[in-house]
Amino acid sequence: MRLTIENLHASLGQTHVVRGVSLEASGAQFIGLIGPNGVGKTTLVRAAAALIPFTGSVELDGASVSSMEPRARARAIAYLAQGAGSHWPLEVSRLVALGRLPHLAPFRAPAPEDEAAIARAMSLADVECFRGRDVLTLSGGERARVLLARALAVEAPLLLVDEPVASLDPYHQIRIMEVLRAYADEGRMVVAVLHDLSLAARYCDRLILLDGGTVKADGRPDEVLTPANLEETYRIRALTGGEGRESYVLPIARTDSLD
Ligand SMILES: Nc1ncnc2c1ncn2[C@@H]1O[C@H](COP(=O)(O)OP(=O)(O)OP(=O)(O)O)[C@@H](O)[C@H]1O
Repeated sequence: MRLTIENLHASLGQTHVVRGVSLEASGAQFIGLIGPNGVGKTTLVRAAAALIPFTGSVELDGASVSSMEPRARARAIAYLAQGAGSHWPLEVSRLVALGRLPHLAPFRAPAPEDEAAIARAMSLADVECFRGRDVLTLSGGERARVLLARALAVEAPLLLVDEPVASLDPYHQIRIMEVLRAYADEGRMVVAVLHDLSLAARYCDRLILLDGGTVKADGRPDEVLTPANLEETYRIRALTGGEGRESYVLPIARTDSLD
């Protein structure tokens, strides 16, 4: 699967948020989308999934996401929204099963392959123990894993996840990053909005650093997480080191002053 974004612009209200983003990516890649608060990461991801209006183009294997038939698009792109919640008292297993809706013919019960995908997703997100629980009774981190399971259950070639580990404990942060890594290693593409730069450095093949709605840097984690980029975009100084799965980026100071 090939994702091609060309000259994407998107506005929210009167604010021109994403200002001419172009990028190419193909399957079997785990891409981290990083950058300070408010630079347009969520807006870019939502535009890529054709959830908000934009100008420019987003194509999956040459087909425009804007003109895809909605069910085909829902099979091709799975999306986990930032801080996604649930307002309905729904049993966890039924919520995860909603991820298979784009695969089901109208009024058809889930087929064995749908049941298998649901079971796989629940196991990967470590939520089998909640299967019979009402999702509204779960803690924030538990609910986040259930919603991730729903996105995994789609088994889409492109998985877009917005801050998937933000509310998770360290064990589940590592576990979910491993799951996303494995998802990409199976030949699919994962784009994850991340604020944890150490996790981004450890698990992603490629980081795209957004600043002011444009791509400030795009490359391997060590190429992107440079002292100059961290200072110019995040206004921080960080201790960096380690290698591979043991890389770390530890913010230690601001580089601006309060006045
Ligand atoms: N309806 C709106 N009208 C005007 N501006 C908006 C609207 N909604 C969002 N914005 C602004 O658009 C900018 C981009 O928001 P977006 O959610 O894409 O940022 P982000 O990079 O994902 O940030 P974060 O890391 O904080 O989640 C922000 O500055 C936000 O305040």
